[in-house]
Amino acid sequence: MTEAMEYDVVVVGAGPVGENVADRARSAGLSVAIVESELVGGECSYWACMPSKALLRPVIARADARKVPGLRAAVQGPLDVPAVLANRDAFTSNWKDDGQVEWVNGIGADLHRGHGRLAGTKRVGVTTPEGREVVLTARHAVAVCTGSRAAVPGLPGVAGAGVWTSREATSSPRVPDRLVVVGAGVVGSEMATAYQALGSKVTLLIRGGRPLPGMEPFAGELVADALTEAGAVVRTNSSAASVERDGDEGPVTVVLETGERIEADEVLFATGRAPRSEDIGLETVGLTPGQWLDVDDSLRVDGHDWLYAVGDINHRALLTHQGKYQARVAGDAIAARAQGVPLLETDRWGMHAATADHAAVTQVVFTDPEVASVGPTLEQAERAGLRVRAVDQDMGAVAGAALYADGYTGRARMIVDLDREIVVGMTFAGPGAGELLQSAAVAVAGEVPIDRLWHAVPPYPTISEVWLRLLEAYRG
Ligand SMILES: Cc1cc2nc3c(=O)[nH]c(=O)nc-3n(C[C@H](O)[C@H](O)[C@H](O)COP(=O)(O)OP(=O)(O)OC[C@H]3O[C@@H](n4cnc5c(N)ncnc54)[C@H](O)[C@@H]3O)c2cc1C
Ligand SMILES: NC(=O)c1ccc[n+]([C@@H]2O[C@H](COP(=O)([O-])OP(=O)(O)OC[C@H]3O[C@@H](n4cnc5c(N)ncnc54)[C@H](O)[C@@H]3O)[C@@H](O)[C@H]2O)c1
Repeated sequence: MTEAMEYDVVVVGAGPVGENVADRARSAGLSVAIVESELVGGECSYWACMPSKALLRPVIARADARKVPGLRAAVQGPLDVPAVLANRDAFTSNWKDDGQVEWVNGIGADLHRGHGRLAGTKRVGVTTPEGREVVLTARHAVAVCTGSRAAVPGLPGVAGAGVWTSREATSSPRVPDRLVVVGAGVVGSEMATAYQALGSKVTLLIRGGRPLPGMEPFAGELVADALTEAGAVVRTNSSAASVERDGDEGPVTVVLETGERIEADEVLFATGRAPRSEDIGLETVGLTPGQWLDVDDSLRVDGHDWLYAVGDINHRALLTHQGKYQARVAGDAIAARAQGVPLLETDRWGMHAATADHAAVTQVVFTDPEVASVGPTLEQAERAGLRVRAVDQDMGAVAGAALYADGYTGRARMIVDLDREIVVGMTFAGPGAGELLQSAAVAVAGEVPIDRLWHAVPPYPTISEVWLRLLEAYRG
C-alpha cells in the first residue's frame, strides 16, 4: 500500500545543498520533507570535501613547516599514516550520519530515507529501503538536490578492473604503494598531492599541458613543479587508452594511447563529474533523464514554476559553498513565492538571484602550493568580452611571505575591468593562499572601485601585502 503525505516543500537529496534548502525553507515557517537514499550530509561529508581535506591538512602543514628555518629539521620524518587515516575517519564520523540526522530533526524537517523520484507535477515518490512506496506532495515547491557522481570514461577494461574514483580515494583504508591518477583537475591534483605525501609512488597522467586547466596557467605550473619535486611523475599530454587488472587483487596496468604500459597497485580516475539525474523521474515532468538541469538565477528549472534544481545537479559551480549559497537563494525564493510576494528581487545581486555563480565563484584547491581564485581568469574574462588588464605579482616579494616560508614561491594575478575600474578576478597561488581569498571575494562581489581599494591597507607583515603591490603595479 502506498502512503501519502503533504508538505509545503519536498527536497530530494540531503547533501550540504539539500540540507540548506530545507533549513532556509523551515526558517520561513514552511513544512519540509527531505529525502535521502544514502547518508545525510551527502558526498561532501563522506567522500569529498571533508575526508580529502583531512588527508591534505597534514601534508600542507608539513610542507609549510619544512620551509621555516629553525623548524625544518624537526619535520623531516614521514607522516604518521595510520594517524592521518584515523583523523580522516573521524572527520567522516566513520561514515555514519547520526549527527546530521539529529541536525535535520533539530530544524524540524521530516527525513524520509529512500530513493526519491519525481512522479509528475509537485509529487515525489520514495522507495524506502524496506521496499515501501511513499508519495510526498508539495504544496509549493520540489527542490532536486541530488548532486553528482564521478564520471569514468568507458575505456576498454575499466569496468572490470576495480578502478578508484573519488569515493575510494577519499575513503581507502590503505595507501597503495603505486598509484596512477588519470586526470589533473581539482580532484586529481589534490589526491596526487595527498597520496604522494602519504607514501605512494604517484604517476599523474594529464591529457593537456598542465594540471588545473580551468585556472590561471601559472597555478597549474606551480602545482606540477611541486608534485615533481615531491617525487611524483607528472606526465603531460598523456591519455589512458585501456586498463587491465591481474586477477582481483593483483596489480593494475594502465595502457597509454602510445601503447606504453604503467603498472600500479591502484588507478584513480579523476576525470570529472556526471549528474545524478538518470533515475529521478525527470521523464514524468517532461525533462530528459541523465542531464544536468538548467535553472534561472532563482534556481528554478526552466519551464517549471514549482521545480528547483540546486547544487551540483545544475552544473553552475560544483562546489559546496556555492551550492549552499544557491540553497539560501532558492530557499528564500521558495518562501517568498509561497507567501505570494508579488515581485522577487531577481535583479543582479538581488536577494533572489545567485549572481555570484556568474561573477564571483570562489575556489580553493588544497594542493602544495594552495591555489585560490575568485571570478574569471584572464582568458575567461576576455572570452566573455570584457576589456580587462591582468596585473601579476610575485607573492614571495612581500615581507609577510618571506617570513611565512624560506624561499616562498607564489604568484598572484589580478584581473581589472578597465571600463568599470574594478577587480573582476583574482588568483593567488602560494603557501597560505586559501586564507587570502575572502579579501578578493569581497572586492569582486562588492565591485569595490580600485580607488577605494587603495584605502584598504594590508597589515604588515602579512602575505596580504601582495594587494598593495598589485594596486601599485596597476596605478603606476
Ligand atoms: C574528492 C572531492 C573533493 C571535493 N572537495 C571540495 C572542497 O574542498 N570544497 C568544495 O567546496 N567542494 C568540494 N567538492 C565538491 C563538493 O563535494 C560538491 O560540490 C558538493 O558535495 C555538492 O553538494 P550537493 O548537495 O549538490 O550534492 P551531494 O553532496 O552529491 O549530495 C547529493 C545527495 O543526494 C542524494 N541523492 C541522490 N539521488 C537521490 C535520490 N534519487 N533520492 C534520494 N537521495 C538522492 C545523495 O545520496 C547525496 O546524499 C569536492 C568534490 C570531490 C569529488
Ligand atoms: N578544493 C575544491 O574546491 C575541490 C576539490 C575537489 C573537487 N572539487 C570540485 O569537484 C568537481 C569535480 O572535480 P574533478 O577533478 O573530478 O573534475 P574537473 O572537471 O575539475 O577535472 C577533470 C579533469 O579530467 C580531465 N579528463 C576528463 N576526461 C579525461 C580522460 N578520458 N582522460 C584524461 N583526462 C580526462 C579533464 O581534462 C579535467 O582536467 C570540480 O568541479 C571541482 O570544483 C572541488
